[in-house]
Amino acid sequence: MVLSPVIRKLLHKRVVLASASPRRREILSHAGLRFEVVPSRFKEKLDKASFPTPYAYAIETAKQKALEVASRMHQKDLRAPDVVIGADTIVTVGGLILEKPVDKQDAYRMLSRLNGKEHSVFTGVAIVHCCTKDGQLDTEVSEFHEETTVKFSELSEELLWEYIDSGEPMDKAGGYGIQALGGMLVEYVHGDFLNVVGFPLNHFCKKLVELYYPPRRKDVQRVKHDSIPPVDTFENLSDTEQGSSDPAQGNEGGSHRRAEAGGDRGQIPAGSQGADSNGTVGITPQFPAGLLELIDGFKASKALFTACKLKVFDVLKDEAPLKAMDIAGKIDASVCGTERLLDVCVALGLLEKADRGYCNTDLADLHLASDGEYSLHGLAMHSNDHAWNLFTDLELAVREGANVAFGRKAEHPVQSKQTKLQFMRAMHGLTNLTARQVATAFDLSRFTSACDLGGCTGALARALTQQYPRLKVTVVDLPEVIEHVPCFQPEGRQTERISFVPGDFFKDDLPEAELYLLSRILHEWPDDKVHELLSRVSGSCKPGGGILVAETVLEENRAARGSLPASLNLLVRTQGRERSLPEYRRLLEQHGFWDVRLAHAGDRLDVVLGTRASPP
Ligand SMILES: Cc1cn([C@H]2C[C@H](O)[C@@H](COP(=O)(O)OP(=O)(O)OP(=O)(O)O)O2)c(=O)[nH]c1=O
Repeated sequence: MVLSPVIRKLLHKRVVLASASPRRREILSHAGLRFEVVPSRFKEKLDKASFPTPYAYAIETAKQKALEVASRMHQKDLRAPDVVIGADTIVTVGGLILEKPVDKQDAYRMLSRLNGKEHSVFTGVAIVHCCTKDGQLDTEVSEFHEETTVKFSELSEELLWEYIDSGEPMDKAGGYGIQALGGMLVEYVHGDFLNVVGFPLNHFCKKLVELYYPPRRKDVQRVKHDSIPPVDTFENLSDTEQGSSDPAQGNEGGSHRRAEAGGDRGQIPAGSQGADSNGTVGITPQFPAGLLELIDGFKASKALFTACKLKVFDVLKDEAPLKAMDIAGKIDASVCGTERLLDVCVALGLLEKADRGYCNTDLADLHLASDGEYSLHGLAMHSNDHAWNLFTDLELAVREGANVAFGRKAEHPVQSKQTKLQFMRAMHGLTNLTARQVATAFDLSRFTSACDLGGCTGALARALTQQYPRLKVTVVDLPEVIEHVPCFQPEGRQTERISFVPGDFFKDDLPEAELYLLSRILHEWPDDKVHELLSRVSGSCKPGGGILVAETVLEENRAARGSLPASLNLLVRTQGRERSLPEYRRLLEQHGFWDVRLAHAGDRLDVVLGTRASPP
């Protein structure tokens, strides 16, 4: 849904977020903005002393981040995006600028400075409009900053270290994340909360209004620029697509006139009024663009799946730019059909089109070509060939309240032979993208052996052994899964500290280990099976050992949108469900795991760690 027409203005542009911050991505995508993410390679090393204020430093860093991405994309594609957004968040206390801690000691120094005191969080934002003139990149930069005051409670050393050991501080300015565990350290916040999290959305919208709808003289009194205009003012703005600079589309009298009959184009969309045979004037509601986007959403997914299936992104990864005719030849498809599909992919931000032909965007190169560590091609193919069919049963599954497809079409996602490898590819790509975050969500260095139950291709095991040099990991999965594991071993990187054991974790003895891992396993099963599995793990785990569960943990107010499709997926596919932290805590405690803690491991994944208590 796009509430703000000013955000909608950007929907037709190619927008790039020059940031690796998952928080910024989340804030902007929840606001309905469509954009690509191209993290900036700009080294944040400007000389702080040369700036008159801390926010001038943050703004300049944001600007350099965005400009680096604009010029890199321009060099690569000979065409820059329309808009590049850069941001930089810093914390200031007692005249010092704090950025992200480099290690735990650094995090401790930062948090000790903030302890019991008020500090400021500044985010500098740069909005860079790009165009290409005679092959040269031309940019126009708009910038602003936002300040929020945050006060920390008095915190004990023990609490500070517990927080540091959670791993949360490491990628955050000032060494804390107010949106997660760090929220517990905070006594009060004055100002924009999202500014602390990394992106001042409210100020951003105001800036866009300023840029896209410069006030007409007549409007100066009407549009208050010290606040985001109320929604119906936005609607008015969106209705005059060419902006308010056209005095012919005058709009006198204020937004309350919207309900009045009359020929004021600034208030009511053109063509929205008409007299019926009785001469009564009706008003057509505003065009529901967001809703139509939802209705059409399946077409976009299917276009992506089809382009993946036809290996369009592989072809263009090998050779680009290519004309539609050449691509059609390589994928053995009709020219007219290929051209339409390619143009849709351009509109979806997956491809770029220039005079010399089509190219992949960075996003497609990285995630939609079938090779590469972070490829989601397998997931797209699994969604196309398997999930797509299951979702046709959604209505029935909702009516019955359970996975009607479960008994009818498949016993388990990896059971059908032709989908087995595809499912493994899907899980492999997805796990590669999140494994490091899962491995570092908690400090696991105290463990020397781990057992990953249902560990599939060993992607998580690899991230764990890379992170913890003393750790050995045994991956247990069904024999028909383990049989295909060699297809997924990255060349030359197989580590001797990982072993694969074929077995069924519901039936066979579990290998001995200090830490048991269950990544995206428990949500597949109903409570009785979860109890059965946890009781087996609990029986094998020695006191002081651990259990680490990686799942999307349901939480109020958090990324609900991201987890919704997943919860329906479970409804149509398995008998399982997503669970909340209290539910996981209860389940683990019932099986003798205490000190159950939660950490976030990215946009859609959380990690729950419990410690095995001594039997009474
Ligand atoms: C204070 C605070 C910061 N942060 C985050 C926001 C930013 O992501 C990060 C500050 O570092 P930044 O350098 O601003 O951003 P980044 O390195 O994460 O991403 P990029 O440079 O690619 O844009 O700290 C929180 O998530 N919560 C908080 O409470």
